[in-house]
Amino acid sequence: MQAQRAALPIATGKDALIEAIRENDVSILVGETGSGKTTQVPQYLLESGIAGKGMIAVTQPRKVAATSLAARVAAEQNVSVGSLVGYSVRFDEASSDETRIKYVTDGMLVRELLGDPLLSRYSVVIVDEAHERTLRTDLLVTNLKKIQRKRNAPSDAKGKGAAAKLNPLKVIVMSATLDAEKFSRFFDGAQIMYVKGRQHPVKIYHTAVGQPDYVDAAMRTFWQIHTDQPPGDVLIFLPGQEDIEGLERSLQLYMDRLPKETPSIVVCPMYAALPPGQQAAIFKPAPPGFRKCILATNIAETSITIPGIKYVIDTGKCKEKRYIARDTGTGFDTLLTRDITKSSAAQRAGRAGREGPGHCFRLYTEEAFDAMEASAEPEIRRCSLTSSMLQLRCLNQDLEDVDFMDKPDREAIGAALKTLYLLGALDNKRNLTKLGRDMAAFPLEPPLARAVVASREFGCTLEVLDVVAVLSASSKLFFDSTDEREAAADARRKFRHRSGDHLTVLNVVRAYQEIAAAEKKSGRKEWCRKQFLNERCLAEAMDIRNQLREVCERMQIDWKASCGEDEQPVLKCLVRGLVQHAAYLQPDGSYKQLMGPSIVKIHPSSSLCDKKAPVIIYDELVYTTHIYGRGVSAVLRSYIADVPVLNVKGA
Ligand SMILES: Nc1ncnc2c1ncn2[C@@H]1O[C@H](COP(=O)(O)OP(=O)(O)OP(=O)(O)O)[C@@H](O)[C@H]1O
Repeated sequence: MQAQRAALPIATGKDALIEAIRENDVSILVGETGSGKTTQVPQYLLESGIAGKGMIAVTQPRKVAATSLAARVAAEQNVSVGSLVGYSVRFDEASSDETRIKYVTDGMLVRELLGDPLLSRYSVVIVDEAHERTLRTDLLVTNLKKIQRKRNAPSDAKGKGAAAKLNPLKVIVMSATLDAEKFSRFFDGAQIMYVKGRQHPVKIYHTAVGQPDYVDAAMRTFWQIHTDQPPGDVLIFLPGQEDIEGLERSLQLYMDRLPKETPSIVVCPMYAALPPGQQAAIFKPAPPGFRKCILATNIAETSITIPGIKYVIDTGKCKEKRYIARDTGTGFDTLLTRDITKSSAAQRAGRAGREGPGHCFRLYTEEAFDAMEASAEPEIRRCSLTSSMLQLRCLNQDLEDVDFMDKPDREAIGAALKTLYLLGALDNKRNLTKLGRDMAAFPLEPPLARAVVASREFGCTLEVLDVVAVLSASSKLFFDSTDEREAAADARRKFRHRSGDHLTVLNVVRAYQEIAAAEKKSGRKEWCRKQFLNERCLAEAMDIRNQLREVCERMQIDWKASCGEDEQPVLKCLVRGLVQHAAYLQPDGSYKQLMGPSIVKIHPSSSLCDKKAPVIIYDELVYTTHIYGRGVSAVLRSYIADVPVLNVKGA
């Protein structure tokens, strides 16, 4: 491993790099994918003593990158994860007092800012994969600039504040495909450094004509590789979960028809909603004689090294989160399939040349590549700003005044303000309320955080945490079994609560807990399988719930407070959070949004789908042939009227 480290392109310029970082407060580092930036730079800083006694944070846009990089760098340092090298991602952390290098998601570091606005535990923050321009990265970058003004000012200018006692903070911005000039301008002309060369070549092929059916084209390309090319695993980039599941089924079907002498394949899906344990499967080597075929979204596009990958098939498509603002001041996030950018294409190809020469098959023409945009529009210009706005208000900052690299949209700001006002997090002068501060303490989306905070008033924190934990898990609770639809529906009926989906979830959690108390792990699994429940979702939810209970304890909210058999208070709490997602029954059987112009139908997956409740709340809207509300409960009109901002007496 040490020889491998020394052979990385970045190792050649190590001394010059360390010197430049030592001399500059901000450094911008651009180097080919696989040149060694993410794994090596933090170790160089540690070994050279630049970090002093402080910690080195390395941010990643995605959880899987943060955890897998920590594992790799811990191995290179010959320590266990959580000691010298650790990580911190939402709902999971491995670090200790010994930790000096910490791989974190950008969102986690933003969260740390709330409790420690000067990031006093860190002496270096490395913003990695900065080209992705996630909302959290942008929030972080603007705050890092602010922190540096305080911590790095000459000592006579620092005054006597908290910053005076702290060492200067170093910031390093890194990526393979970065608009380096833009970052440099933002950081007042920061120095840009380039790492030359790549370790292994990747040969790129384009198709002669466009491939509208990219899933089919990916399958044909895969079989060609499998039958004609030497051993080596294959990584296929697809836009989303449905395409991944579709291709997985087709591959299995073909495999069954292959002649016996054809080597076998193992197919591993990889998308964000897959539980972490299952995601980790992609890093396991295939059994001897097998070829591994990973079907991934852009979650596997940056930072990670998947051992064994020699071939990449790139469909050229991705899903992008986009916020659709409405004139009414409300809006919603939606996922749209679109062409990738040149920057993504380079990152995807880069996954093939990590351990040796690789090949990247692009299922689009060279002209289509030339026509792609250089990089994606920053998230701050296209995503909901509610959660960020709340965090900024906690830091006494306002979205409109903050020095961002790109300014957010006025409409999106308006919608975020309106949501936070309706949740009671801001008052009508935009001041942060006590409620808002309490909400920000929970690592949850503001509507769910609002429900948890409300549970203090209604004495049902135990139950609300159970429901919120399942809603925050990364995978779905119920399996949609197409083969055994009837049996699945029968099983689900047992848990059904007449008020709808939220209390149905509560019934499931209660039943699962009884089983968990009586059975070993294998028994729980078997029980879940029989009930068509996703055990991974429940196990993850229990973990999340325990962490939320800890936050409650810190905030002196009694998480043991229970409403017992009368669960209506749980719905009252959910109404406080989902007030913007309320709709009233119309004479024609459809629902009209309380605070929006849309006509909404109840999603077919809901237990209320064939009922006619006068008032409903829902978790989210889904757009297919209609606008559907998913995760629906029937509530009383009075619960909505009691929401303080809607109730003049209570306002
Ligand atoms: N988990 C791992 N297993 C095996 N080799 C690894 C692993 N992680 C990193 N490597 C090796 O270290 C090299 C450098 O990885 P590193 O992530 O530091 O590169 P990078 O320059 O940050 O690339 P990128 O821009 O793609 O994130 C890889 O190309 C690979 O050879």
